[in-house]
Amino acid sequence: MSALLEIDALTGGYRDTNVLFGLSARIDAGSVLGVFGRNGVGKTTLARLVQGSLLAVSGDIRISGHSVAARPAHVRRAMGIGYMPQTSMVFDDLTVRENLNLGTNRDTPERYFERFPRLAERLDQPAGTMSGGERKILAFVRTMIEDTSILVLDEPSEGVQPENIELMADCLEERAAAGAAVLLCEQNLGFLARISTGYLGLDAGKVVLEKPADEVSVAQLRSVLSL
Ligand SMILES: Nc1ncnc2c1ncn2[C@@H]1O[C@H](COP(=O)(O)OP(=O)(O)OP(=O)(O)O)[C@@H](O)[C@H]1O
Repeated sequence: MSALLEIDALTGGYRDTNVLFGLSARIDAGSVLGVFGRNGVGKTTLARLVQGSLLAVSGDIRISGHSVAARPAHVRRAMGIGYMPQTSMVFDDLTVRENLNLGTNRDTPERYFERFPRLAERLDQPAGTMSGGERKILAFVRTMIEDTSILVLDEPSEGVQPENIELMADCLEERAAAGAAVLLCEQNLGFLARISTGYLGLDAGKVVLEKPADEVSVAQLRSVLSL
């Protein structure tokens, strides 16, 4: 059976500089693939190639068996790919409420206000006036509520305080349990270890570790970060 998201021998990067070389992975519905590695190994590039803001040089990306490697980002979005970028993840001039109501949502934001009450307090405030961590939470909740089945998140925990990272993990677990496939690019091993069902460790644009979560020790994860 085809996975919800399949990445097949993917090579790509920026103009004439390739960053990823022949990377393959699959994520089934209900699974969280934790992608990790040192700064500059290609995590963001992978997220952008899957989301469609970068186009692959070769290889394929399939959603439920349908190739999307040549398709633009808006088509991939319509086919179910949600994306939380590492930076520029909210519209600073729009209010929190306007940011949350963009696009097509599967869920109402109110469901998340108990966990993240700061959003409810700031609904009418421009997103650009919030702190970096608060904007991350806003972008995260927006990604959670969108009508998507594949979630691509690029360092969602960066700059977020530990108790809110725990709450993010709860939200992602719920979305996965409801059938989403999650591609989670992260440096925070504690966060990754909490929710990943499998790992993809990268170094210099290539896969150096690929294992189900129950077959990997923390020491093995750390060793990838010290390559
Ligand atoms: N716009 C760009 N143009 C050219 N090269 C880029 C561009 N963005 C990133 N790169 C290069 O691509 C490589 C991989 O970068 P990428 O951002 O994918 O790494 P990363 O694993 O996400 O790093 P980090 O953990 O620091 O976010 C780096 O060598 C980087 O310099």
